[in-house]
Amino acid sequence: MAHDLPANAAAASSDAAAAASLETRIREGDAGLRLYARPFGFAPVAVTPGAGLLKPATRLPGPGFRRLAGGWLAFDMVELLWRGGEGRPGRVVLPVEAALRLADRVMEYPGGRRLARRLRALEAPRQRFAGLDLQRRARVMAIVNVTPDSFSDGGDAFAPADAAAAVRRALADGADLLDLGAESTRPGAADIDPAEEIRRLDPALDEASAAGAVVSVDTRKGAVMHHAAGRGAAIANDVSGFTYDPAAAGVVAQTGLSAVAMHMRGTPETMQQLTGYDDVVLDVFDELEDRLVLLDEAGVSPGQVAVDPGIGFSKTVDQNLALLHNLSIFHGLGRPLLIGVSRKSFIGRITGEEAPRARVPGSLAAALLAVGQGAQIVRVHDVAETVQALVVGQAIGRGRA
Ligand SMILES: Nc1nc2c(c(=O)[nH]1)N=C(COP(=O)(O)OP(=O)(O)O)CN2
Ligand SMILES: Nc1ccc(C(=O)O)cc1
Repeated sequence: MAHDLPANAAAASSDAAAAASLETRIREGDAGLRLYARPFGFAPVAVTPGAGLLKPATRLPGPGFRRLAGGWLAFDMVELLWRGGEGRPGRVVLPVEAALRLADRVMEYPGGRRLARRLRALEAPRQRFAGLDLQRRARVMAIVNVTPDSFSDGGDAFAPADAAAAVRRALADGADLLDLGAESTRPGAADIDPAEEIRRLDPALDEASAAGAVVSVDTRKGAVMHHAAGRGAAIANDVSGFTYDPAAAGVVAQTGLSAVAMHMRGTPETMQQLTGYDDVVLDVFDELEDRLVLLDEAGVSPGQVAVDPGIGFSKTVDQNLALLHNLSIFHGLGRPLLIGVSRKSFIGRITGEEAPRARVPGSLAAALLAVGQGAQIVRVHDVAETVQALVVGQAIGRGRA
């Protein structure tokens, strides 16, 4: 388009038309209509520390902003997307206040109530997760791979003494929680026996529990989750989203573990053949929502389930980038959002860096941008580096030391 003004005017009128068409779709009561809301236009929430009995005071960046998940960011815009049911898919960008008014106007229709629920989920303050506050700042989850064959650090912490040292180092480097994994799930990896997983995990579990750390266990197996819960773990992180082992969700409910439901399709052996999506962002969203239903039905407390779109699991490079670009849409699930980008192959593909250990700068960039979209937990190999990057990011957000 040659001139800015006519282009903007045309966009505004097409936005108005799209918003009107969404409203009509909702009023028609189309039961198959699926709705999504991606917040954007982020700016930091200013927090003045409380003194004595005074609670900290928070100030939004300006009028028309809403606080994201009760956390450190506010947003003033939202992209609404819809698909399914009788009509064509669509999308519209609106100020969040206009989206909330639209939802209000159609509240008597089921679609309107679903839209309102989605928008409320963006704002709803997240509970403490495994005891960790997720409202003040992003949390760093340190990866401790007690494996001989993980894609970037296999063997580093495999021997019991090395596993214990890796736990101590991650905590000394400032990790908020530890993710102990005994099975590599890199593309092509084969399944291992739960007894072997448990045997590998124990030294790290014991060291981490003795140190009083918040411990997550990265496993797809209910028996391993059960064992880890008895040895002090607080979180089950399941890359299969509790679909691999039919007993896993029940174990989480019964033990009271918190949970991370990650998105993947198939198994590490098959996942890179399962990258056919209609719309990767919306399909991953729907499939994660199915995992949440599974956990809800098993009796797991909703506030104790974090979601993760699963970067590198049954995704191409472009699909990983689409998910990271649109990451904030996942706040619409109403749960804490965890993201794992550390040293992954998409960084290698973008930069040409073949050695996973040399992908730290790219990993930091991806982690910071995820936190800039409100991700509450970042799962990383390079703890000290990530902590430093986040501390600087936070200070800039505050505008003072
Ligand atoms: N929730 C969650 N869990 C994960 C994720 C992730 O992105 N999110 N990535 C992994 C891959 O990284 P790792 O270094 O553990 O590699 P490995 O599978 O080869 O051990 C393993 N586990
Ligand atoms: N388990 C995994 C390990 C690595 C990757 C990746 O590099 O994309 C994906 C999955």
